[in-house]
Amino acid sequence: MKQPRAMTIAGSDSGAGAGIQADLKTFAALDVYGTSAITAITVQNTLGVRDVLEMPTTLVTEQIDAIMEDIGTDSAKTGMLASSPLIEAVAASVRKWNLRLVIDPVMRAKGGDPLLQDEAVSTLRSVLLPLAEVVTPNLPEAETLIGKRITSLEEMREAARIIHDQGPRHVVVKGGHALGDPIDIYFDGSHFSEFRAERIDTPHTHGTGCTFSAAIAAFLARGSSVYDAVYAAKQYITEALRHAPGIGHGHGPVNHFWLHAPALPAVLSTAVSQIGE
Ligand SMILES: Nc1ncnc2c1ncn2[C@@H]1O[C@H](COP(=O)(O)OP(=O)(O)O)[C@@H](O)[C@H]1O
Ligand SMILES: Cc1ncc(COP(=O)(O)OP(=O)(O)O)c(N)n1
Repeated sequence: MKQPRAMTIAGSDSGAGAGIQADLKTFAALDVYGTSAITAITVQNTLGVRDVLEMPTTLVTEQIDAIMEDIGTDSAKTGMLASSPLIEAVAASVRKWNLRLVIDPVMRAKGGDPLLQDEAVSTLRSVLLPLAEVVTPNLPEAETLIGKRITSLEEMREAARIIHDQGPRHVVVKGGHALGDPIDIYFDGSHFSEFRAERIDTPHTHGTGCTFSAAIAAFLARGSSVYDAVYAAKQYITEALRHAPGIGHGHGPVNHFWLHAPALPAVLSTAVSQIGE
């Protein structure tokens, strides 16, 4: 059977809790073959971002071309895009290869470090959003996209409607930054849905947005509808947070492989006994 494939176009996180590394782990955990086009290298750990090096636009274009000319993909997602020229280059590739795209409109890391230049927000809005199957802003990102504060579920719905008017076919306004149990608002252009989950009380929330959007791309690659992909991704991120391993001295990563944990000892003991034979 052909394995589903998904591509991440995003920044590298040396601490591996967010960015390309989180996306590839999510794809692997969901049995999807992951490929990557790196837009920037961040010097980062669970305490914050120390430095950023943007890739030349041609190198990003060439990475996507190399993947598509050989391996192909069933879906793609974007994360950190850093600047207007990188957004323009990625948009050209999305159009060239007709990629089925999930956009996580990454603007800042949890600690507040910028991952997108302020002047690039309008390029993101006008050039990339219209190419999206799904866009997944958190509350501060949704506020930036619509230019208004969001303080209630009703305002999250209004934000989803305004962002939908900017071009994406589906919008998920994520409620992780609000108080209480996180409620994500989904809008498909005519109907709203609410995806609710219990709030996991943990400091280890690094890379939640990357992981959530990568899971949506993975479920799309596996053939789910957009609604089902968002529903499944919500279950996946909730359990990944619940099983966070507590790595590092700050906001640690989630557990991308929580689905596999119970099976691991049995698989390993079988492998070890086979090696011994
Ligand atoms: N503490 C938490 N417990 C359960 N779900 C959470 C928690 N924090 C975030 N989420 C969920 O994780 C996903 C990513 O959300 P969010 O943290 O808002 O995005 P970002 O990482 O982009 O800031 C959303 O589905 C959100 O509801
Ligand atoms: C390289 C890189 N890309 C994206 C992010 C932001 O990830 P996100 O999932 O929004 O998680 P937090 O930054 O909120 O923990 C990042 N930090 N680095």
